[in-house]
Amino acid sequence: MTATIFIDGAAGTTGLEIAERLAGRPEFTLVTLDEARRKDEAARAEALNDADFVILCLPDDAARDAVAMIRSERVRVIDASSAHRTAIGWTYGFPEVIGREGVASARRVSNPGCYPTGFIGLLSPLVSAGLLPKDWPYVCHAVSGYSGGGKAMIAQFEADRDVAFHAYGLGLGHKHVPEMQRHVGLTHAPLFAPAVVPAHRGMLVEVPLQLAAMKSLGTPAAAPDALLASLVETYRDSAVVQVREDRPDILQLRASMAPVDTLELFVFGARDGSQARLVAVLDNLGKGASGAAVQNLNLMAGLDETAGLRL
Ligand SMILES: NC(=O)C1=CN([C@@H]2O[C@H](COP(=O)(O)OP(=O)(O)OC[C@H]3O[C@@H](n4cnc5c(N)ncnc54)[C@H](OP(=O)(O)O)[C@@H]3O)[C@@H](O)[C@H]2O)C=CC1
Ligand SMILES: CC(=O)N[C@@H](CCC(=O)OP(=O)(O)O)C(=O)O
Repeated sequence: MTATIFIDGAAGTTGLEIAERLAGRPEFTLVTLDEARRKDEAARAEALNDADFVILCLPDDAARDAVAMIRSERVRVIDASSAHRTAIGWTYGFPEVIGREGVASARRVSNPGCYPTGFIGLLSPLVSAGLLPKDWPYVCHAVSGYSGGGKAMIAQFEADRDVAFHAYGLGLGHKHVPEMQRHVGLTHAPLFAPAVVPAHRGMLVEVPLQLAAMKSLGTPAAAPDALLASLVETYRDSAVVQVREDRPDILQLRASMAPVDTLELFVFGARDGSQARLVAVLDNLGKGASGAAVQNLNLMAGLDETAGLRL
């Protein structure tokens, strides 16, 4: 028996990439609304209530409206937007961090944001293990490809080829900060400094650590090798989250990056162990969005979590 999947927002950047990953999978039947009906409320309401699984690839307000339109108890939801990432009654769809069983049995799953996937993937296990403090004012720098901003930002970057670096979130209070704080369990909101570069996809998320300063203030601060060993152990069973034990001199984001659903984690450490740089490399449309949605769908449908993924 196949499960029916309705992608609301299927014509958008995330929706299209989910459909690509599901194409040719006999376990699922994809329900789509044609161009004329894809924003028609009655047509959407019918599709939202008839499907076994609904995947929301919509702006936040439209995602909230879509959830309110679902009357059937049977329908299970994966929301790619940031509307429900800290909402009560929603499971945070990061199976390697919250546990696969939690996602597999959930009726409402909120996909993590692309940047938080890197930040939480790096820090959550280390803070939980007591190797790094909960109450440190962490900083997160990140660069993303422009598809991270959806159709509008793709059009903007493709129209203006002269942008070399686009720093934003300068007013602080980026919408990803609450989920970054909540799902690592931090006392203080991290200071988040995102930027966009003229590459279609891909991202690099970094958490710099002043380990010697942490220690001098009496907080836990394990050595870089111990941080790496802990990440290796945490993600030992995952084909998606890959902890890299090498320390390359350079990490590049290539403008020609092919779609990929892995999350690669690195730990760089100063020779004397006084400082470290935790770095995550991922595809904002892979583990950052569409790949994560398909992984969560696989788990919720009782299938191999990696089916259809690009690993
Ligand atoms: N892009 C990324 O890397 C990531 C995106 N996300 C999140 O996923 C969601 C989708 O993002 P993304 O695909 O990038 O955005 P896009 O703008 O590329 O796509 C959104 C789609 O939703 C459609 N839409 C908007 N309002 C409605 C509505 N009321 N009813 C039906 N369809 C509607 C849009 O229609 P139209 O085509 O007419 O504009 C568009 O096709 C967002 O919440 C985003 O924040 C999450 C992680 C990463
Ligand atoms: C480059 C860019 O604009 N990125 C988006 C985040 C993309 C993402 O993770 O999506 P959500 O909006 O669903 O969290 C931003 O900073 O708002």
